[in-house]
Amino acid sequence: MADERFEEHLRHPQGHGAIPADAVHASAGGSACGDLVRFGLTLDGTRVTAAGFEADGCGALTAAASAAVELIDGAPLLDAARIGAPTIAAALGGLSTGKLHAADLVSDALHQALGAAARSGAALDPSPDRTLVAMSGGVDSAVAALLCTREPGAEVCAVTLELWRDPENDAEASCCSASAVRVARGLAHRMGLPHLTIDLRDEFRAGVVDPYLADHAAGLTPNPCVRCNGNVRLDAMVDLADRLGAARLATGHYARVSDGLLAHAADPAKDQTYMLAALAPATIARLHFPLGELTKPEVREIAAAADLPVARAPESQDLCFLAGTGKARFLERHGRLRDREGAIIDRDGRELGRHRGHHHYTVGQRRGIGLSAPDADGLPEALYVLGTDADANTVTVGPREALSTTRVRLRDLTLHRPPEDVDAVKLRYRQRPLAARLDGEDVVLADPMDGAAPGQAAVLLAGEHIVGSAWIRG
Ligand SMILES: Nc1ncnc2c1ncn2[C@@H]1O[C@H](COP(=O)(O)OP(=O)(O)OP(=O)(O)O)[C@@H](O)[C@H]1O
Repeated sequence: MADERFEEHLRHPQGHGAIPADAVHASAGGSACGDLVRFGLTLDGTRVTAAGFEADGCGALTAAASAAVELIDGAPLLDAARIGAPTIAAALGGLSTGKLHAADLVSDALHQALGAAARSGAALDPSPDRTLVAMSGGVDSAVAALLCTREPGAEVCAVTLELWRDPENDAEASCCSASAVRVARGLAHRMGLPHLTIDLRDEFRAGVVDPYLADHAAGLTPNPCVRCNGNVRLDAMVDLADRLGAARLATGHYARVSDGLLAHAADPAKDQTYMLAALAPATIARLHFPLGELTKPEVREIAAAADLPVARAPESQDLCFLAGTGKARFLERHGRLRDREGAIIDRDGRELGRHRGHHHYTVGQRRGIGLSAPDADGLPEALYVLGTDADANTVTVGPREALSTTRVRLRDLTLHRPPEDVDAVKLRYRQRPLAARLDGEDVVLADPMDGAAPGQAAVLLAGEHIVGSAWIRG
């Protein structure tokens, strides 16, 4: 027999069909699971002033949404952001495992509505002790959040961005499964933190995925993570931090800040400054990297000691939006970049073989060419991609020595220190710094390297500091 609180919410649902006219709203669920809830609320800057919902599905969905309306009506924004599925279920006298799904969906919609309302209308008094922490649902950001909570006097609030949803390749995005957003929210609530969800899918598509597709079409080797960190997600979260009166934005990146610049993380194997190099100094000034002095095993130990369920979560390997799908399939589905046969040529333009589309090849690549050429002694010599031409759809190959260069041309150079301070460069994410100097818009390497791929970021260093960034020119 259902608890009488459940029955009461079912009989007299609070806010049912009463989404305020000026409300910010969000939906969760959909055709895949048969339950759909739309939640709307208004905010007066710091407090929820009204809330309502529409539900299409089982009775538990209506009861859960009604309980959520009752819980948040009039509540301060950050208190409302502490309400998750367990609180909603408790307000209904407990829910069976089957019905918990309803509380999860309501919580998904509620937190997105809270995030959207906060983004456009929150105005909390600034506090030097308040930190907004960016939680992805992974172990690094969970430990970053935990370390923030351990600072004396700290007030911590968490945010998760929804960046991408693709029914084909993201099983997690099914409305019936635990998505990364839900995992992050569960972790935040477990630590007693308010949590907001921000739907940043349009900005991510426009600022990261579209340029990634366009770069491939133009024959470049893009690095979407540099764009994402530099122009999309951190900027959005710093804006939210302003709205929430938070002095800092903490993330789980392995990086440090010193003298107002990014500096290498203590763990060179995990250093992520390359991905952050396009950040503006004003953004860097707001960032806090609790993991900057730690190694990954130390982070996992902290997570295990605190019994965080993500302590042993696997490392993310791929670009987030490629998870579960191949790059070729992604380029075809989202960028209409289909296989298109063309010529593999040598440096003199002689055709050596055929390829299946220039966009499958990257400067420096050896595998997948399927050709070798005889060397001076007539022995087969491996061939490397020297360049691609998107217009002619050709791939130029040659021996490894032909890749060797000491001068790399850059574009869109941004520097935060005088050019003569630059003493090294990184031309790929997992590359050790190469001794170098700037010469106008070119970088000149002290020792030759094998081919820099046009489209990748060039990160300019002065000692351990990141002093600028640019794109490698085609
Ligand atoms: N969707 C997201 N929402 C909020 N913050 C995010 C999101 N994705 C990444 N971040 C932040 O950026 C940091 C670095 O992201 P990255 O994608 O490199 O993840 P990671 O190193 O695997 O970290 P984690 O273990 O926290 O997932 C994260 O630790 C987190 O603070």
